[in-house]
Order: sequence, then C-alpha cells, then structure tokens
Amino acid sequence: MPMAVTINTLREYKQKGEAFAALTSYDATFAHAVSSAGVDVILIGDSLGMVLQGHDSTLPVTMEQMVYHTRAVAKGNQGALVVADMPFMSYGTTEQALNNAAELMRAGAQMVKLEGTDWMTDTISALSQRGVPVCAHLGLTPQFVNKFGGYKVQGRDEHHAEQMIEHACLLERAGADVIVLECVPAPLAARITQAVKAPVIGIGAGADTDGQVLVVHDMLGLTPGRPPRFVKNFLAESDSVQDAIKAYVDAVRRRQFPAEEHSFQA
Ligand SMILES: Nc1nc(=O)c2c([nH]1)NC[C@@H]1CN(c3ccc(C(=O)N[C@@H](CCC(=O)O)C(=O)O)cc3)CN21
Ligand SMILES: CC(C)C(=O)C(=O)O
Ligand SMILES: [Mg+2]
Repeated sequence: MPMAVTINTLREYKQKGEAFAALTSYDATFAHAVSSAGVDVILIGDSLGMVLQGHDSTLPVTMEQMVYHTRAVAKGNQGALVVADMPFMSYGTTEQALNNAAELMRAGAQMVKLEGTDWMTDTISALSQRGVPVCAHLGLTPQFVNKFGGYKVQGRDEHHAEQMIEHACLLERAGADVIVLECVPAPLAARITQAVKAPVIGIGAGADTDGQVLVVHDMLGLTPGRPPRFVKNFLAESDSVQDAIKAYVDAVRRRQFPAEEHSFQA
C-alpha cells in the first residue's frame, strides 16, 4: 500500500505543480473505494445533508451526524487524508469550535474544514495552535446560502475578487493549512492559488488550483436533477465505479478535468 497522505504530501504536490484529487465520502465503503483508487484527500462533507438526507441545504446537519459519518469513513480509509466539515454553527464561537473540532478529530478526522472569511481568524489560530489542522472554505460557502440568496458564483467583480484574495492570505496567516475555493471564476482561483503557500483545492474554480474536489455521487451521475456546471459524470465512460474514480484521479492529475465547460469565467 502507498504511504499515507499527510499535509506535507499536499505541500509537496503544490511545490512540484502536480495536481491532486479529492472526493467526498460519507461511509466506509466509499472511503475504501475512493482511497484505494488513488484519491489523496477524502472529505466528509456536510453536503451529506443534501446527498444522503434529501434536504435542500447543508444547514440541518448536526455534529452528531458528522461524527457518525467520520467514524465510518475513518474505518474504510486506505491512506487518504481525512478532512471533516464542521457543520453549520458548530464554530459560532472559538470555544465551540475547539470542542467540536476535538470531537471530529477523536472520530478519525485528520483536519477540519470551516466556511468563512476574516471573522474566523481567531478561531483558526486557536485550532491551529492546539494541533488541529484547518482547511478554510471560501467563495460559495453553502452554509451562507440564505445570505447569498442561492448557490451563486462568488467573486465576479474586481472588488469582491480582491477581497477574496485578501481573505485567503489572512486565513493562511491565521494558520489555515489548506484552502477550498468553491464556485469562483477560474482566473480568480488562479490568482489565489499563486498568492498563498497553502495547497488550494477547487470545485467549480477552474483547472489552475492545486487540487480538485467533487461530491462522489455527482461524479458517478447519481445526483438527481440538472447537475451544476462544474460536475462531470465519470461513470458514463467507465465500466465500473472503481474505474470511474480512477478516471477522475487520472483526469485531475493530467489537468484534463476541469475543462472550460466545467469552469466559470469572470
Ligand atoms: N450533490 C452536491 N454537490 C455539490 O457540489 C454540493 C452539494 N451537493 N451540496 C452543498 C453544495 C451546494 N453546491 C452547489 C449547488 C448548486 C450550484 C449551482 O447550481 N451553480 C450554478 C451556478 C450559478 C451561477 O452562475 O451563479 C451552476 O450552473 O453550476 C453550485 C453549487 C455545491 N455543493
Ligand atoms: C463540496 C465540498 C467542498 C463540501 O464542502 C461538501 O461536500 O460539503
Ligand atoms: Mg461542505
């Protein structure tokens, strides 16, 4: 078995300019499939509120549910880096964030992900200083859907673009080890990726981020309805789920995915 992926593995990929692949998993079977197909990062996403529970947002997801799924994923994982989403309002204060991040780490997470901007710097510092690796999620942060008024591309005008670059730098300085950029114009994602030393993982953020992530059910064509622009069905041209996941990893490493058709322009 290949050596387990750590935060240093992702930093090396960035230094070498080698793109890496991430996927969500919510259970042991998917975690096993994804990690044994060469995916470097598994995300236990709060998207499970939509994908598994059928809600129309991620807001109803609880800490108890995230802990349950994190335990299951940790059992099936074959050496990928395990990142768990902190659910809506589980990091409303720094004290809450420390307690809830500790629970996720005890359940088998190796890093926690938080959605937000400059207001999170103290919380990220506190987690980082106490040994909890942090991923900061910027751009379309689904926990803010009610503030955004929908799932809309973020950072389209130059003012908001510059603000997002500043936020990425602030969060990195606070201790963020990885940054996720969701639904931002490809040129802005490229600027942010260059501006920070931390590995940047994109979803709907173009081909120039350090890594890519998708919801695994989306890339297998299982999600009902019209998929977002950034989704590609990799099962359509594969003979099995395992082959589809391998095709995704291969396409990401070769920077063949995402193509223009999966990206947003300014
Ligand atoms: N199955 C699934 N996949 C995801 O990627 C995902 C979830 N669930 N749940 C949480 C969030 C919600 N996400 C979404 C949902 C919809 C769009 C969407 O419809 N985007 C439009 C862009 C609209 C615009 O141009 O501003 C699109 O056409 O892609 C994007 C991200 C991403 N996350
Ligand atoms: C789509 C990724 C980035 C996520 O946050 C999730 O699956 O919840
Ligand atoms: Mg999420």
